[in-house]
Amino acid sequence: MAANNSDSIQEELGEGGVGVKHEAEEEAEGAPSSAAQATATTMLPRSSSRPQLDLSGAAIHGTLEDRNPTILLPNQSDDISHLALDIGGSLIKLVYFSRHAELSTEDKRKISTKRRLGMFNGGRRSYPILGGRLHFVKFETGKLNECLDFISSKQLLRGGVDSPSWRSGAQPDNIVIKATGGGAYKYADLFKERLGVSLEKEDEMDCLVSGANFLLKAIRHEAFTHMDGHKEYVQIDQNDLFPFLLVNVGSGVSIIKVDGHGKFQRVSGTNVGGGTYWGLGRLMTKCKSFDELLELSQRGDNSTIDMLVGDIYGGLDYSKIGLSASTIASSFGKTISENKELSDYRPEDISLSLLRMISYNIGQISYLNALRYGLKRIFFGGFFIRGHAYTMDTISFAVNFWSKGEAQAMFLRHEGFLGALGAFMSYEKHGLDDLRVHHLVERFPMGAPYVGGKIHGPPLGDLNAKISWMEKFVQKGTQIIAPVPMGVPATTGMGGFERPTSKGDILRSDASAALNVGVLHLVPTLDVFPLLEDPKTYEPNTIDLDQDEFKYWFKVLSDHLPDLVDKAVASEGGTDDAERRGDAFVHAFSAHLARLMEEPAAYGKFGLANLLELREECLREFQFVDAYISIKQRENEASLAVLPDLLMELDTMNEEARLLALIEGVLAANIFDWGSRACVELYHKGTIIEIYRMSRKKMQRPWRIDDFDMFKKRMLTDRKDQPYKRALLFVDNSGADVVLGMLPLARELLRHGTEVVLVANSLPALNDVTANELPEIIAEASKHCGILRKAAEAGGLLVDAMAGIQDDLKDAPESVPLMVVENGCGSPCIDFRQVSSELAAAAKDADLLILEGMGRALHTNLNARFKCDALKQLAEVSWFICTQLDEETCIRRMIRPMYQETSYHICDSLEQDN
Ligand SMILES: CC(C)(COP(=O)(O)O)[C@@H](O)C(=O)NCCC(=O)O
Ligand SMILES: [Mn+2]
Repeated sequence: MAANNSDSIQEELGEGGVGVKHEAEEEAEGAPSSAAQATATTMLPRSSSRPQLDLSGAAIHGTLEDRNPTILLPNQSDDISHLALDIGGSLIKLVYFSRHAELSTEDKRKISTKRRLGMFNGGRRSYPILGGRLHFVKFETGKLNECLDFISSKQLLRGGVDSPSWRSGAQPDNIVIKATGGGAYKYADLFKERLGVSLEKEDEMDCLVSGANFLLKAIRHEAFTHMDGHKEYVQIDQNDLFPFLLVNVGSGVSIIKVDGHGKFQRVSGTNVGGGTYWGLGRLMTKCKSFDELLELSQRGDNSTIDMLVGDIYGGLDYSKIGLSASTIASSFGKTISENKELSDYRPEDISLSLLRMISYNIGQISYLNALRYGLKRIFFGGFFIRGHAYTMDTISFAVNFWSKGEAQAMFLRHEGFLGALGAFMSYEKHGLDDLRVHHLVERFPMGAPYVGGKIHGPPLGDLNAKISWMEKFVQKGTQIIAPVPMGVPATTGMGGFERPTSKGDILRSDASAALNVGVLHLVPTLDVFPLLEDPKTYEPNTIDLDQDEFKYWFKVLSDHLPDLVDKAVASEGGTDDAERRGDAFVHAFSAHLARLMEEPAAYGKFGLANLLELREECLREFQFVDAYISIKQRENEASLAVLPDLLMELDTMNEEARLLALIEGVLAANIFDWGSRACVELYHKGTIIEIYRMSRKKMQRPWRIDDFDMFKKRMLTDRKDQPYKRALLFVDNSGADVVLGMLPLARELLRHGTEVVLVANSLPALNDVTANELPEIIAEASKHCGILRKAAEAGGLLVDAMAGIQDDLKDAPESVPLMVVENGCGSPCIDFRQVSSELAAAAKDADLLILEGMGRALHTNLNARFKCDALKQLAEVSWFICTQLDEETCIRRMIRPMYQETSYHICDSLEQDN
């Protein structure tokens, strides 16, 4: 216990095509499973999959009364924009927005809690932002028909299945969609003819700039540098963003000086761009697609084609001007002196030589323009780059070399979608003006992160299609089980550009059509936790998930998979359908792991918190609603049965002994963690209660870090009457953890006049108790305890759990309330930059935080500093760190080998005693 104080899936649709990225297919349209339906009322927008279930459910079965527009759809109107296009010479980029299903799910407890927290505003719309998801999809312009089919199959012109215009039966005839790029002119008639819609043209430069500005403002890890094969995300300071140079490399290249929102000037450009590479490449190599050409370059050797300094200087460097022998003196220069035909050269070498020539040229021209305007930062976007390591390294090298390190080349994860995003932003009512970083959660559904076997087929329409695709993928694709290790970066010579350092045998997924772009979930109900001491410097992850660290977690998570999938399948009744979904889940999650193993930065800056959440999201993607449901229920029942005895025992103690016993109890009960192998092995050795008792015996002081005396003084001496006004208890697991650990502690705080807010997960994660499950548990516990009963009544919990909403609070009994709020997460960890608005509201009056568990207090938030007292507790290491914590000592002790070791240690010693 520690404290601080303030103190797809890319499918190739046709031969060799660039294909379409089907992360858009994330919206499962299939009917929810029975378990999914049963819990549909507990769903929240944070998850990618829950709202999907709600989405179809709402349209088909839902009623408007079930919904709560106050929270989720404040700006809803019939003319909401949801689709914008950028139709370029080579590719069509689509950005579309699908709204979240509203909370048919908004349950009465939440309304009641919100009232108490002063959040209920009588139905007025309080959130300016529309909740939903922003999808990024692209098609080859040559396959325009596929794009048109996609738009109509997804009902994008109707705003999706729950669109108001659809409900009201509006026809698409008078629908106008925003479009930019030359194709907006060229194909306007075709759109009208095929879809009956008009394209409203938006200026391309305007769109590029507003798209880039949006991304740099709204997405935390959008920009990155790429040098010598190494990718590093750059945190952009909003107050120091302008001016910058934006270089958009599409078919041609535009160079734009950006001075602010809507303030820019196209200062230059070059006609030697992506179209040049593809065009020349196609003529010279007979490649059928851009990606094929790019893939070819991976195996190329440009020295057979390019004239190097050494070729001119007889193998020597031209050191006087800083050029090494291997520096390219003249691209394609070697071919003039050789009596060879085109067919005598390897297509691989031609492709690499071309790519290098064009990338380098773009880098150099960009640098010259940056120099012209005194700009230090150059952002490169456009589909030419497509996350391709060699291209980025070449551009970076040119910028770095010519500017002597003064200017920096940066790349954007959504590089290809700047124009489409800008067109989207040009709708008057897109509702995203007030968007903040904390409103966006990026998800990587199955289709987004990787490509593999050349699977052909129709767009994925529903869950079944997704699973079938996964099955086909497993048969054909090998990449997901055979990750490609990163190449060892080589050195570049003395200022000259030599061999590319970052090219492997296989074209990385990010280098092909899929990119590393997930689906952006806009969740207007997320907020920054107001008690963070310094949100700007806050980093949730305790350790960096670098390659080594990732290897460790790869094994932990892979080892856990068989057991997890067994539970998941059982939780859905063990049917054939559940088995099939289970297999698909395993393959999909393994594919994510393999992708990350290959490149830990593939999905942006990805920490352990993201990784653990990805597993939960992946389960939800295959409609596993709550894999641990029966374990949770069994443990809750067993623990509730012994609660009365525990409370009686505690009540015989004096205050001081009781406080210690309570804290020991919290530490002891936190051993019930189904995510830890050591803990799970232990569960086979005894009953829940036996293990709890043993564990309690082990929790004798002194703890590894022990600030109990400080806490005791605060509670029992310094502030005897009301030590704290409001405590937020971040609960962790189910069963003993919450019933025998946290609830008795909550009871003690209530006794001292402290309001208690139990903060629990919004969505299931392993065996973590959720906010929706808590009222019932509390109701059960209240049968044996007057303090809990009165407080729960005052907090509106009992009435909710037993009889429905308590509408009139005037009659509520005078008592310190016990409340429940959801944290906005569906993971074992918590990122305090993105919590539910309900929790943020509850935090305003809180002066004590108690965080427990590995996920919330160790993997994340070990280093977090808050504006009030905060206890962090971990059973695995029996910690109790109170106010004046020596953070440095604590952090050094808490690195990974350490907690693994302690976790085993405590389990071993419990077993020996058994
Ligand atoms: C997944 C978890 C973070 C959940 O822990 P909790 O927050 O419930 O304490 C934890 O079980 C964990 O880190 N497990 C993997 C390491 C291990 O096997 O011990
Ligand atoms: Mn847990």
